[in-house]
Amino acid sequence: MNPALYPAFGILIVDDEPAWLRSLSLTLESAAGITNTLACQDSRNVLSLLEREGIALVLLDLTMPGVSGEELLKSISERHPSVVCIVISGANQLDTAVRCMKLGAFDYYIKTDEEERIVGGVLRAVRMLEMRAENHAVKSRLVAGGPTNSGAFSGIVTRSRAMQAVFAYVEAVATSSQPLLITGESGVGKEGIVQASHALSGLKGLLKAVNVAGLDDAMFADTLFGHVRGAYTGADAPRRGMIEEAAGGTLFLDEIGDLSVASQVKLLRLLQEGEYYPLGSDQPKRLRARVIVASNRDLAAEEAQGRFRRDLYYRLHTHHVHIPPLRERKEDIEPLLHHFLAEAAESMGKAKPTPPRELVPCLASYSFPGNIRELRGMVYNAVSLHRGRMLSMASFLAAIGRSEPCGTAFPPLNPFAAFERLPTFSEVGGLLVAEAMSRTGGNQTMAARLLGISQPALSKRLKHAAEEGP
Ligand SMILES: Nc1ncnc2c1ncn2[C@@H]1O[C@H](COP(=O)(O)OP(=O)(O)OP(=O)(O)O)[C@@H](O)[C@H]1O
Repeated sequence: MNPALYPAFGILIVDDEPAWLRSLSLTLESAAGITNTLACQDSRNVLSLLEREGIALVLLDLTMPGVSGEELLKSISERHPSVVCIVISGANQLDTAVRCMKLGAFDYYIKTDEEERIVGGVLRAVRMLEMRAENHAVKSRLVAGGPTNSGAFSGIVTRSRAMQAVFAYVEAVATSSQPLLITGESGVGKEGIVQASHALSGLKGLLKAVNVAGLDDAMFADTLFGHVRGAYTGADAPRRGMIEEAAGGTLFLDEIGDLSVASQVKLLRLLQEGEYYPLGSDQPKRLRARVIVASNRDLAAEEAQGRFRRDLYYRLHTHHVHIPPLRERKEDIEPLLHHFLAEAAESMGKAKPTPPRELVPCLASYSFPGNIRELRGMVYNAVSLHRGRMLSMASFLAAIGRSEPCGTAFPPLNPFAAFERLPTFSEVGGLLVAEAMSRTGGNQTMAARLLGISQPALSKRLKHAAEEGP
């Protein structure tokens, strides 16, 4: 695909009038940024062009010498059922329109219709085709079990399958012209996903980020749209808005859930119409950046309570990825701990300390409301206080509100002393395994470590217990 052309697939315009071919391609380019068009004046060539050119949409005249538009509609729906056809005809006849729709036309316009209507219809078909391609890509990547270009995610440390699915989805929709919505609690790593998505988009422009929380409506408009000189008192010099700064790249709007309702209207209009006016200007500019938005709020709940506009919510929801909190992917605690230990030690010019054996299970019993940012903070704090080789548990225990290491403290008395009948080894083993699995949220590697046995040994025990039943 040539990233300079939009959309990614070709649009074939078929008409025997060269003037109409020229004017329609110019209109599509100036009004909707559609540049991937191919003109065909001789309808006899249409089927062979469809075999070769990666065309997904045909804009078709009806009355043409050679093969008529109706005949072509029939052949296209038989031989290329995935190609979408829109009829743009000189004939304003209801029965012709009905016949075309029955032959599989996606839409029907009269050449004298307002330009805006025709362009709107073409854009609707383009979006439908993009979504179809993206759904297909998402399905095949999910079936394959992960992203194909894992290099883009190399800065994101994870062992989680849920995160692999997130990567596969983000990769599948990375070249979409539709916005991407990223949700997830504060500190889960949404920014890393934004960077990966930008890298995968193939866009040559910059990634520009704007945190919209705390921007009032006027500041939001000024930051995004920019202004011309003299647009308001104090606007002594023109300002390029962030949309223009991000042209040919990605515009990332963070904390979208905090946007005022007035700014939500402006954002919706920008996404729907693909154009905007710098303050004080009556010359519209085109949105030429991919838009990514993120929120750590539950946008569905915000929408249900009337704080987030429903139309914007649905517009943003086309491509949505949710990053799970750290407590739902405890398998990431250990690699993240090591990652941050190395990072912190290097930044402080120290040797990487060795974490005590009980640290990971101990952290796994904590809910991490601040997610990965909180873990990172804990590790940096511990490394800054650290002397010697083995890392101390003290600062971690203080951070998670415990007075003693979890999983290692024994009661002062033998807990079995009060038992009338001593349980068997196998009974105690079963209870210990169940407790370890529950404390580690079912993570076998961490549970095995807590119990001081190997993961295969634990797995064998679990299998055995499952075969024996309750
Ligand atoms: N999987 C990960 N691997 C390595 N570092 C990570 C990972 N996830 C998050 N981080 C680090 O954790 C910190 C918080 O991440 P980030 O700023 O992306 O969170 P966020 O989800 O955008 O939070 P907020 O909603 O508060 O903006 C950053 O320093 C980031 O580099």
